[in-house]
Amino acid sequence: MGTIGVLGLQGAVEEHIRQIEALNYKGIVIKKPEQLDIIDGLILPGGESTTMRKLIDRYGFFEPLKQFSLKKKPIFGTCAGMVLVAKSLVDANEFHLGLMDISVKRNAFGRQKDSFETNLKINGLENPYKAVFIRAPYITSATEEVHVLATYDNHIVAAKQKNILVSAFHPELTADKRFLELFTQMVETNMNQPGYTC
Ligand SMILES: NC(=O)CC[C@H](N)C(=O)O
Repeated sequence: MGTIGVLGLQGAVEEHIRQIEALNYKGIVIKKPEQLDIIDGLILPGGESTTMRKLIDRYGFFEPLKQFSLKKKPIFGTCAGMVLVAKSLVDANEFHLGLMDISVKRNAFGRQKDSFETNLKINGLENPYKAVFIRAPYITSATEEVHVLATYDNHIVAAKQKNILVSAFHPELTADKRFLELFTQMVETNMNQPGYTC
């Protein structure tokens, strides 16, 4: 059984922990960089990306998070977490962690659709998935290495590149655990690599 951490600086942390545990993984809230050494996968939750970035710097998480990704450990960025991993941000000069070859627009769905639910077709899931969007970003462009998993209104809202999975929506707010399972499968596959050490 693997251990999945949720970056616990700000945002929707406990909801993720409950879902992780419902899938029989150990879930821990990550408050210190050293804790990254004892987990097999990491979730960057929804919240406010600018605030989260400030706290990442304040608590010395910036380099350790980059190292975590360099070790090819799976990372799942939801909503603000997707903003944090992007290599480029529309309407901003600087990106944050720059781990994934995507360009992301923050609060992209505008006022009318500030928050909404919709049934999405997601690659790899057989039946539609009810996705909850809250002041959500979307991906405006991605390189060929990025696999698009879902679109809404012609915009990319879920994608994967190597060890990084992102969603513009909040899987922790629905009872349907299938999207999180896409992530636990990545964690499982990585743990089964020969010579894997946490
Ligand atoms: N629900 C969310 O995580 C919103 C993300 C937020 N709009 C941001 O850009 O950080």
